[in-house]
Amino acid sequence: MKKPAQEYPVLLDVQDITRLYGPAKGCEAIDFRLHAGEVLGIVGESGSGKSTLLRVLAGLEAPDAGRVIYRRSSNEPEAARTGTGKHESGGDQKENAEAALDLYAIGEARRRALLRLEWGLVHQNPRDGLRMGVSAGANIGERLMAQGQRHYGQLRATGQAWMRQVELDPGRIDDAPRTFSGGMQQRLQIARTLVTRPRLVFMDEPTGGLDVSVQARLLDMLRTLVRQLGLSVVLVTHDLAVARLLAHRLMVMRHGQVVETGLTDQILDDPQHEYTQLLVSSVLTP
Ligand SMILES: Nc1ncnc2c1ncn2[C@@H]1O[C@H](COP(=O)(O)OP(=O)(O)OP(=O)(O)O)[C@@H](O)[C@H]1O
Repeated sequence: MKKPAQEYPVLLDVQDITRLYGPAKGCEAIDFRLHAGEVLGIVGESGSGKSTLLRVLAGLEAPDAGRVIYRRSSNEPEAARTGTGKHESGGDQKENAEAALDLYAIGEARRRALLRLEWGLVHQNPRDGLRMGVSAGANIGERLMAQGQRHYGQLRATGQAWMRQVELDPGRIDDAPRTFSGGMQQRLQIARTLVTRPRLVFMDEPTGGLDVSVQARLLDMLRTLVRQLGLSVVLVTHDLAVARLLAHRLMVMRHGQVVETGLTDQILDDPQHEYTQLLVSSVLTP
């Protein structure tokens, strides 16, 4: 994937994050910046600390040390992004005006509100991201409602449009996700997450656990959406093919630490660190 211009503003400023459950278990001294419009892939074998880091970045688990600073673009009107014409946080103009938020210095309620209103999280297992008992349409509409949209007809129309966008039959808008296949559930989770045009999206193995052919289609769709919406994404994957297709830049983790970082093509075509070389060659030689 083509590299975005690094002059875009920094969206996430990750400063020396450590979260350890034991020696080399978790993540340690992680430091990087994510620019607006950039897809950063975090790769590494199972247990290298990718998911731990993602949980810390997404505000779900406090680090032992370090800071996560979320920088909102101050010149971006909220209504233009969401189409709601309303402020997301119930008219809290002061919060919207704040350009930089220290994720673990703000209270838990505000962290949760961020995740619900400005960020998105795509889980590997769609059941973790969907409400299985309510309809597909209600799943897509929920985040819009949290942003203040109330018009039933509009919510339904948006729901159907998004179902089309993720290649689901809009005629099934009233069906519960549990009646969908795994691949369809994942597409629904993606629609539910992206419908509010989040500024920042976290994805944890979004194509994991699916059949290869289903994976390929989903990956293609994700790539299109990322481009069309100009999403900023932190993507965790152990699958280098997924990383190659989606990520502009990669961070390679091993035993909780970053061993190599760089542009995706550079890392995959000319890995410098011994561990990355092993990781890349193990994909090429089954
Ligand atoms: N809540 C927890 N309590 C104790 N240890 C944990 C906890 N969460 C993760 N770990 C340990 O931290 C290490 C890193 O786990 P993590 O899930 O972040 O790795 P990962 O790279 O995402 O692996 P996978 O791809 O298998 O999910 C592992 O050794 C794991 O057992």
